[in-house]
Amino acid sequence: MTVDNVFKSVGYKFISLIGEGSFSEVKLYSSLKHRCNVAIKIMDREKSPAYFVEKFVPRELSILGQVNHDNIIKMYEIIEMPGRRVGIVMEAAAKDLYKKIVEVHRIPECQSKTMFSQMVSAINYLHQAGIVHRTFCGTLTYYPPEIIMERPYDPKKYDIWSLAVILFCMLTGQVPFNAASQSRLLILQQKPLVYPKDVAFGEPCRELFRAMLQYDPPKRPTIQEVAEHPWLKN
Ligand SMILES: Nc1ncnc2c1ncn2[C@@H]1O[C@H](COP(=O)(O)OP(=O)(O)OP(=O)(O)O)[C@@H](O)[C@H]1O
Repeated sequence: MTVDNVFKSVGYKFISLIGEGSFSEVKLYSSLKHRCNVAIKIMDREKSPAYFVEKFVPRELSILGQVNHDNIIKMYEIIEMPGRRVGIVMEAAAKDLYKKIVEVHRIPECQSKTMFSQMVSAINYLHQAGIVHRTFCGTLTYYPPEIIMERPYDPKKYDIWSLAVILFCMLTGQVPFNAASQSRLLILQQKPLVYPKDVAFGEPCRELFRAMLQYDPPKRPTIQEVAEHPWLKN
């Protein structure tokens, strides 16, 4: 029985492929039961490395099962399938942020602020629950200096750095520090941030970036402090 037929037998009708992760694919299905479209992440335990199956997947499922926040995707059910495959049925997100930035190039400040507030609210909720995100993005240019240098790190301060990088990408369509080598990236991360000349940045926004992109992790604000920052309050 194909994966799509397994899901059809329990009420999910295939619509389209959304995307692929390292060891999984995510597809869009319609659901009468949930009266909406759902995203199902399909993982094949046979084809995935042991650390992923034994550590990452149970951890991701346990976290998704515990959390309940308006800005965090909800998990509806887990479907075990023949051949050690598993389907995680989730709320379908409207659009991948990365794809949106590629499409519109820059997200206007007002809209960026609304979206960033939602991310900060979700991360604030997770940090208070003792959960950290850590893997917002996969490439080197998103990593804080302590990760590039492979030093012991505070995962909450790692999240603060990554959030700032994402906000910069939303507002400018480019990463704040761009270098091909690790050593060059570390040099740039220690210098004042360079803003593109054709985007207007007010002082509250610049101050927020200065704080969140502090090279020294303890100097970065907590997520609660970010939530209360004047740029987000106005
Ligand atoms: N609930 C969802 N709604 C809409 N799109 C989703 C949903 N979950 C994942 N996606 C999209 O599907 C793609 C693959 O996601 P997936 O979670 O499998 O991998 P990933 O987190 O991108 O990478 P990795 O497996 O390396 O952690 C991504 O482009 C992601 O945006």
